[in-house]
Amino acid sequence: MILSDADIERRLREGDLVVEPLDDPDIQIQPASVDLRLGHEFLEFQHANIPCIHPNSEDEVADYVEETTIDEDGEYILHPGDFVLGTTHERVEIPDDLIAHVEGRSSLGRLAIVVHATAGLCDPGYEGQITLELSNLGTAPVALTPGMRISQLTFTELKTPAERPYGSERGSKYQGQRGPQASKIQGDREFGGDQ
Ligand SMILES: Nc1ccn([C@H]2C[C@H](O)[C@@H](COP(=O)(O)OP(=O)(O)OP(=O)(O)O)O2)c(=O)n1
Repeated sequence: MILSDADIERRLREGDLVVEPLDDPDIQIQPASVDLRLGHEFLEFQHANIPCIHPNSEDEVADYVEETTIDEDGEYILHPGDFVLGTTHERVEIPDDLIAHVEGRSSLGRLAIVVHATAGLCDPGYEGQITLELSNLGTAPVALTPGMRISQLTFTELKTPAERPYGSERGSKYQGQRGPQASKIQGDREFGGDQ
């Protein structure tokens, strides 16, 4: 079951679902989703310094990215073909009986802005800000301003709460993340391994 605005408001009131700061619920809470705003920090890949990323190697992907912070009234220009990691302004706490999906907003989609390249799932138990995989599939540069409503979260109720929610086990690499975080794929647990 997907939560409606009334369900979302009830879960927020009960306090096990957290989206904060929710400065203007009347605007942010949509019929079946919550709009999230763009934060100030961005992680850009340093194309010139990357020969090739090998996800299975020991190389830290974080070594290949550089953080840029945009001022309060500044803007980040996303050029056609660019890919950058951004963050939601809000942090979320997802209870053990919900999953959340990060979705784009239609108004930005119509400008060819995509907010998640592939990964759009927030696990039951996840706590933190959400890293956005921003790209521009269009032909014109688009100015993104921190604070703008960039994405929306929908919530789906699980049949039974997760037995091993995110954060309860080793390998929950992004639990508690603040700001955009580069891939930590080197921290993947191997089958039969003890990482
Ligand atoms: N666009 C997204 C999607 C997810 N997440 C957060 C919430 C998720 O609960 C967490 C982990 O996401 P995945 O399970 O998709 O990622 P991995 O499988 O790579 O990580 P892990 O091995 O830690 O499960 O990352 C995020 O910040 N930004």
